[in-house]
Amino acid sequence: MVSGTALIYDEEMTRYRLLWDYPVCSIEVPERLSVSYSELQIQGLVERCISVPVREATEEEILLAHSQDFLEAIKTTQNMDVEQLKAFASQFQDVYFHQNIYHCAKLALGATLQLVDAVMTKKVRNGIALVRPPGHHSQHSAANGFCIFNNVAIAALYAKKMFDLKRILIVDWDIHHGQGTQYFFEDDPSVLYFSWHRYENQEFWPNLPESDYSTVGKGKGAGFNVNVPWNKIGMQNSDYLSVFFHILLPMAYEFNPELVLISAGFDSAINDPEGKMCATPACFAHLTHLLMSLAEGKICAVLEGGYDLHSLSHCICHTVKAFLGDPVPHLLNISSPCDSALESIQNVRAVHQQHWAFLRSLPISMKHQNVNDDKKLEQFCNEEIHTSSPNYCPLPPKRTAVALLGEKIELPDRCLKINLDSVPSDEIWSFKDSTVEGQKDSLHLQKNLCSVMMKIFQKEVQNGLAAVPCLLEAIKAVLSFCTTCANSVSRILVLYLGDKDYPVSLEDDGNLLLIQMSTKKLKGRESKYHIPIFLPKEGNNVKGVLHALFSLILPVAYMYNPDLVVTALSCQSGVDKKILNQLTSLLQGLAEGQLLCLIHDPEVSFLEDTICSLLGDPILPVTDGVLQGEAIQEVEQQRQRLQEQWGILKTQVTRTE
Ligand SMILES: NCCCNCCCCCC(O)(O)C(F)(F)F
Ligand SMILES: [Zn+2]
Repeated sequence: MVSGTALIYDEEMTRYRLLWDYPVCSIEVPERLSVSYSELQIQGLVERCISVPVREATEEEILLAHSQDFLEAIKTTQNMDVEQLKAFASQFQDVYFHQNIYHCAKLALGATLQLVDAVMTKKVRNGIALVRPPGHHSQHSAANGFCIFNNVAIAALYAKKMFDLKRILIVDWDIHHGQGTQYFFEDDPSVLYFSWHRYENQEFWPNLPESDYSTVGKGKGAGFNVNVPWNKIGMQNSDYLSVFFHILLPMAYEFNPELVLISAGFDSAINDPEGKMCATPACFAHLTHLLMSLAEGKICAVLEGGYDLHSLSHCICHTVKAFLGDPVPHLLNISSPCDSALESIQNVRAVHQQHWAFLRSLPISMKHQNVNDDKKLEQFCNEEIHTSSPNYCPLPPKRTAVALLGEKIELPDRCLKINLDSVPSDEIWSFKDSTVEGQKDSLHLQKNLCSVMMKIFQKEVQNGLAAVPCLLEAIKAVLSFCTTCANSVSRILVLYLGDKDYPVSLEDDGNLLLIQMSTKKLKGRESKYHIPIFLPKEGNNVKGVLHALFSLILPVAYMYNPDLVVTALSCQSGVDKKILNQLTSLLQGLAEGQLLCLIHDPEVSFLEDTICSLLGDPILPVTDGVLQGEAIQEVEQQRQRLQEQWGILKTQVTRTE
């Protein structure tokens, strides 16, 4: 199984800087790399990564995207004096040159291609290249916005050529629009380019009309270019997550990429002078985590912008920790996106409706411009970054799934088997035949589940798995354990996939959030904390689970912010096993990864796959990610109904009374 995170960095890329007075370029300084790298060292992350050396890109590789004339012109900068460099720079917009910048631009591109090679040849699972100069503004024959060669665009062209890839996703979370990258792939359906960027109705640099949501791609590429404009500053974690849940993730799963490239600019984080946004460094751990279930985990993050050295270095550390599979930290106060963000989300979904199945059957209308939302500027967060990160992060608990199984399957050695012999031998279960009929059996159930839970709460393991004879019994056992023994757990999310009516009456005190996916319309009380999700069956296949996951379950779960997540699944549920594995992986972004999987009457292969998900191993992509209409309608109706109580579910600006 492929593992390991590549870290590609060379201090040679710090050896160029601005040599004359040019204010718009003064923020692009060498310390961006050196400070970030030393923070990675301080947090003990360098030695946990696999160091891959940089190399110089070849001319042939540069010419994959750029013209020969442009390359020859850049070469001449090596022998220029400052006046000549200044004159040379004046032909481009917001970019400076240095005698060593051509060398560094070849190293930045070479580093990027080394990363693609390492991931595609399975030497590592994922990785990050800390490079400068950045790339996403540079174009066929033009340098632009601190960028010389378009590192990520060339990485995509290189990956298509060298590895015969047919579908590559580029996620550009830098706060500036990567117009350069957009131009390269505008008519190319094999590269899905997603970018959010500060736009302020074209008031913000690079002030282009084609950066707005209405630019969706041309010809065969229509639908494969996605621009999400931020028309206000001060966007927060909820705004960023909403765009992932309601736009990027459904598209990405439908596109089913073979490789994910991130134009990882961190000027979209709090305290950055360019972005003026409020998303915290921890948010980038979640953005990274949410992408890691795609392409069997093959993700290459390439640094673009980021100008507040403190914010930048912490964002990079959070991204690397997520790549390493560390538990992702709680995000607090997730709530409804602001009206300006909602307006952008609504417009993007409307204009892409005809191109994406998950949108096709929905009644979405374009929202007229500039809803006068209270300017986020007043709320501009000047709060310190929540970097309570200790100088040296203790290694996280072993990522082991605690499995309660008979002798049935070989557990990977990273699994901690509950020492069932601690339970008197005559009580050891073989689940196949056992049913919870008498008090005795349910006592066993309690005992075994308690030992798994104890290990989770003692941080001896990250998560756990238990095969149980009866899901509802097991859920009750877990809940009673938490109320009695684990006072640190105040909010439990239970995701129950089954048709039985949940037995206990649900107090609406918020300690328990039960989301129940069922193929029959459940009668009985629905409340804020008991969310039944009806999913129609087609044959014996349940449809719409993935759509429910993105547009309902994950948003509500993030807003609820549980201390423990419990999934209760049964193999007979008719849900595609690969989809259940995606669900198990994505839910680990909650509760700092404290997840307990209860499985009824499991098949061995499903247990093994679930254990892989719990161990953070790459999981198989969902091939038939294309979603069915009627299931989407059902989920959509439930989303409409719930969005008043769970604001993160909103995707349209609610009419002001
Ligand atoms: N304040 C308005 C002036 C903007 N001047 C140019 C900004 C360039 C941004 C570069 C970047 O951050 O997008 C990259 F990732 F490429 F480095
Ligand atoms: Zn930027």
